Amino acid sequence: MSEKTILRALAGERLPTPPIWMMRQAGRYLPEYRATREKAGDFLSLCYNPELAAEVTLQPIRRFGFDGAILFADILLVPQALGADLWFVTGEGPRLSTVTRQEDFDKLGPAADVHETLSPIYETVRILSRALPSETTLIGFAGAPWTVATYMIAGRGTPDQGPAHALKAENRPLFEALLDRITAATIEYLSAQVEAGAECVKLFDSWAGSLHGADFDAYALEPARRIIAELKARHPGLPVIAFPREAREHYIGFAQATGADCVAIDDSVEAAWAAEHVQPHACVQGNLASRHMVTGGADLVADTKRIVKALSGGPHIFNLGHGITPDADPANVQLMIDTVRGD
Ligand SMILES: Cc1c2[nH]c(c1CCC(=O)O)Cc1[nH]c(c(CCC(=O)O)c1C)Cc1[nH]c(c(CCC(=O)O)c1C)Cc1[nH]c(c(C)c1CCC(=O)O)C2
Repeated sequence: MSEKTILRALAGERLPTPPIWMMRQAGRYLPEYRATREKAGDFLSLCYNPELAAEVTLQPIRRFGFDGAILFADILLVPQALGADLWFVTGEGPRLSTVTRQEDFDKLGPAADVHETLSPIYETVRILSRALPSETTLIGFAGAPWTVATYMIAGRGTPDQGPAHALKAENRPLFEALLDRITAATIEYLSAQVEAGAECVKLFDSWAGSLHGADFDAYALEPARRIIAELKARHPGLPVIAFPREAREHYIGFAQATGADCVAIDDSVEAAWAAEHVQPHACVQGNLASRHMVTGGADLVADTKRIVKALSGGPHIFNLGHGITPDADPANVQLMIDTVRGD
């Protein structure tokens, strides 16, 4: 039996203590991350520097002994590998050249060519698969097509994904062609991560919650189903985690119809609801509100225990409902871990 508890939970095993990792576990709340980031220069230079990217991936493993290590990279490297310009404005977030017209789309490269730009990321994965403790699972990742498209169409993050919804309404063939290109590139990228040593992969659909009805099925569920089916055809037995954030009742459909082994849930649904409706079909991950990593105390302990208890009847990986924020206190992360592990 594998000593990697995350792989066991992903295979459907109910463990006495759920394995733990945290979204954005390598990040600005850690002084050692800030020091390495300083050394690398900007954020993208850190992503494309295999030694330093591996170093920041390992930092939270050394400090907290998480059961999973997530590759340090970003979902927006795929648009960059397709030919979009990408840069990060400090304190504001990402900026990209936009894709709103056919001529913008025509400038993008083919999916098969993304490896040229992304090969340093595969080197980071290879370094990590040698360096990680034997009990730690190496998690690869990519953004889901809808979420990546929202950044490519708007050229930045948007509160309501308005520009992407507008392109979908005004030029659906172009919108769908863009989603298809991202889908194909994502399969290439994740497949190469697995060949380099990633033991499972996670698909981040951070903006899935702004899709409704038939759009949710066509642009969140169906691309995930296609990506997962192709990855599993190329890599039989590969476990996949899907995170359609704020999917509400659609979390059930994700567990039933995409082939995902695990569905990550945000903190807007109840863990007890997920235990009843999602966990019978897939491992459940997530749910603790990220703000507890800032505020700590008795509320953190109570909510952590509530989630562990609610999901104790089936396969469960403990995690936050979304990424940890830069203002979090590492002491609260330790308190969460001690609470889950009962130390
Ligand atoms: C939407 C999205 C992005 N990136 C990602 C998502 C999906 C998950 C989510 O919803 O949070 C995913 C991501 N981004 C990063 C990781 C690394 C692995 C991890 O530790 O989780 C992962 C898995 C590093 C990062 N990606 C980013 C940072 C901060 C960069 C810095 O060091 O300045 C990190 C550690 C930058 C980033 N990257 C992105 C934005 C909007 C920003 C700016 C916002 C911010 O500053 O937090 C795009």
